[in-house]
Amino acid sequence: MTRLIPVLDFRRFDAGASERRTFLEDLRSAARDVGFFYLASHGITQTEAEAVVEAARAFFRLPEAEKVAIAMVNSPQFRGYTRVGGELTKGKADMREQLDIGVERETIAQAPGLPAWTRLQGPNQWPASLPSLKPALLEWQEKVAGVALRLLEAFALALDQPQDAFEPIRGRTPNNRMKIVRYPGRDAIDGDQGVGAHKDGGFLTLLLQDENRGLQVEYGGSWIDADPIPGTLVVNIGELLELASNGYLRATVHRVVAPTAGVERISVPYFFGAGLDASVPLLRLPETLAAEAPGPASDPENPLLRNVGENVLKSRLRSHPDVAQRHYADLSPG
Ligand SMILES: O=C(O)CCC(=O)C(=O)O
Ligand SMILES: [Fe+2]
Repeated sequence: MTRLIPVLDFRRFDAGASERRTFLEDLRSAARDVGFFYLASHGITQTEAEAVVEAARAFFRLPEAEKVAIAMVNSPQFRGYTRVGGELTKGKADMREQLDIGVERETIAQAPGLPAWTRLQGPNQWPASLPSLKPALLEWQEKVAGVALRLLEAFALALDQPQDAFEPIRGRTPNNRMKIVRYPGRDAIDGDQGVGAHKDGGFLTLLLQDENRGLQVEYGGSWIDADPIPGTLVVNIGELLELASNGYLRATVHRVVAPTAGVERISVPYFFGAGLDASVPLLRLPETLAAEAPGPASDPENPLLRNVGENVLKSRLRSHPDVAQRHYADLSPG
């Protein structure tokens, strides 16, 4: 049986010129067709993956008050804890709790005339009573960033660009983010929206899921399951790659349906992004590819912006209206 969502073995990228060429073709067609694939042999061990899932479980087991003490609403950078139902997708509450972590940087001193997205840079919030969480997540962040960077280089080559084609827009301060997420079973929540249908915003998302299903991908007008495959990361294309490739690569809509009663699902998405100050270029594709690029899919409800910082801020404000109200009330609506 051929799988609709293919499994790609990353060792093929470094296995000699002809193997690399067929790997890049497979990568390109996976990213263009379904927009999702499983990445195997990515170099992160099963023990390391299990450790980050265990660290996530330990965080979610903390007493409510300790999680709420680092609530995202404290943070203009949209970092910290969001309770079940606290985040919206297309205006509807997502039945998951999560901790959002970005890259640890200094805040940018605010002054009149600075764009609002400069408020997105700054520190994370960590739980005081679980000191092991910070090193565990920062270590994961670093490992996945290494895989993501290699993969982005592979995408550049697959599009007939120089290997480092995306470096200028990643810049010195790329906006990489990650989350740990817990989806409670259906007995514990209203409805079944783990997270509503959406596209991801960055270049690439690399997702670690535990053994529980729930992730679904839109394909040909229906939903297909992206069930867990041990040892793999699920990779999907974000809007930056769709924009840069003029729609040749697809940022695919996906969602998570809540687990069945009594089951909780843990996932660890990592969003590999560009610098907030960057503007997404339109790559000059070879003619054969350009002829097949339909232009980025545009959703009039959610227009894509070429300025990375504006695009990121727009989607954060929609997802977290409480943070928007507390820290961005001065922005004109819309
Ligand atoms: O938890 C998952 O499996 C996917 C989460 C997701 O799509 C997201 O947070 O953007
Ligand atoms: Fe997503």
